[in-house]
Parts: sequence; C-alpha cells; structure tokens
Amino acid sequence: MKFSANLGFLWSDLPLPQAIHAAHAAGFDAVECHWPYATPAADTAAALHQTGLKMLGLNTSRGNPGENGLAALPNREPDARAAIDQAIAYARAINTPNIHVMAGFATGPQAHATYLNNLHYACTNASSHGITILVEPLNRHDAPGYFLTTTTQAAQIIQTLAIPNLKLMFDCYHTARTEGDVTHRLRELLPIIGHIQIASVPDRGTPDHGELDHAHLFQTLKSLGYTAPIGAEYKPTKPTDETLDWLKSLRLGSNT
Ligand SMILES: O=C(O)[C@@H](O)C(=O)CO
Ligand SMILES: [Mg+2]
Repeated sequence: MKFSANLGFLWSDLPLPQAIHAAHAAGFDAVECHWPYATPAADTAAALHQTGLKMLGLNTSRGNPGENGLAALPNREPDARAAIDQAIAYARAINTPNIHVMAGFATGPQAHATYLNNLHYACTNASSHGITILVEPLNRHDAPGYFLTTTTQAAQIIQTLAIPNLKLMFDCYHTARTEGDVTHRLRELLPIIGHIQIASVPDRGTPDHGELDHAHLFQTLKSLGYTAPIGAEYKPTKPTDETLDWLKSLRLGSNT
C-alpha cells in the first residue's frame, strides 16, 4: 500500500515546508494537508519539488472562529465562494489534484440547496484545472451539527449533482464512528471515492489498534485494486517520528 501523510495532524508542530521534508524522510509516498494558507504557496511548492512528493489534497477555509466550513451555510455564498476560489488558486500553484470543500455547521433544506449550489460552483471552476472536489462526512461525536454526516448522504448528493469531478472523501475513521460496515461501504462506494483516509477507532490514533482491523482493510483495498496513497490522518500523542511503527512494519513486508 502507499500512504500519504496528512500534515494537518502529522508534524503539525513544523512549518509546512519542513513537515513535507519530514514526511519524505519518513518514507511517505505523498502528503496532504488541511489549511495551508498561512504558508506562501511558493514555499510549499519548493518543498514538494525538492522532495518529489505530491500534495494530494487541501481543504477550503473553515471561515470565522467556531465555524467548520461555509459551503452549506445559507446567506454565506460570497464567503463560501471566496474560500473555494482561494483553495483553487492555492491548489493550482502547488499542483494539487483534490480540494475538500467543507460544508460547515448547518441543517435543513435551505442548507442542502446552498451546499449543492456551492458544490456546483466549485466543480465548474475546478474542472478546467483538472481538480476534483471532495466532500467528506464528519462523525457526529467530533463535529456535532456538521451538515454532512454520512457516506449515504454524501453519495446521494454526488448522485444528484452527477458532475464527474465531484467525489467522496471516504474517511474510514469517521465512517466507522458514525455508520460502521466500513469495508462493505468501501466496496459499494469505490466508483465515487476520490480519496481514502485512516486512523484508529475510536481514539483517532495510529492505524494499528482499536475497533477497525487495518490489516483486513488494506487487504480489502488490495483486492479491489486500489493503488492510490491512503491518507494517514491520525492524531499523534507524541512526536510524529516516534509514531511510525505501523508504517515501518508494513514497509518491512507484512501481509499487506
Ligand atoms: O477528517 C477530518 O477531520 C479531515 O479530513 C478534514 O478535512 C476536516 O477536518
Ligand atoms: Mg478526514
């Protein structure tokens, strides 16, 4: 399997360019991040160029303090679209193929309509740059009140919009905490999946313990012919370099 270091959590104590170098030194195949905007895109691009790593994805801005994205917030279209424009510009500058458009805290039919309109805007503006828009359901324990909560809801939205560059970010951690049935859902949803992320369940630690059997998960992905890097999006409880036994043991050639 190939793995992408999510620099929103891994080496988050380092400036982004240094985190990219740390991920490279640790043997990751790619990187991804959450919100890179405080770092000039040229600095991020230089680190990617020096390491040869690709930044697979980034997120739209969360908005104001206390917000968690803007795309489903009625009456906030100008802000949501500015965040989408900002993400596309940054992604273009560092050659990133995926943007996760964050929905925000909202509920109801007006939020649903707003979300669809903003996703349509994002997909239209991203497509000519070869960028895919991702939607990611977040679990109700960590993000209570978030608009997008399940892979079922996300799949319905993707089906309704039917735009080729709109895909699902399948975060196994969130799915396990909200819906369960992770490998079955992976099989079913594979055609609309744009990226996969992992962490242990329920503590969101390294992917080598807890309720989710990662050996079985990797075997399933292998059998499905999934070869893209999987996002390691766990929360280190000590310096990231000291949390990589899971990666080293996979690299040493276990049954994955
Ligand atoms: O799972 C997560 O939390 C992230 O993938 C994200 O982008 C939103 O915080
Ligand atoms: Mg995630």
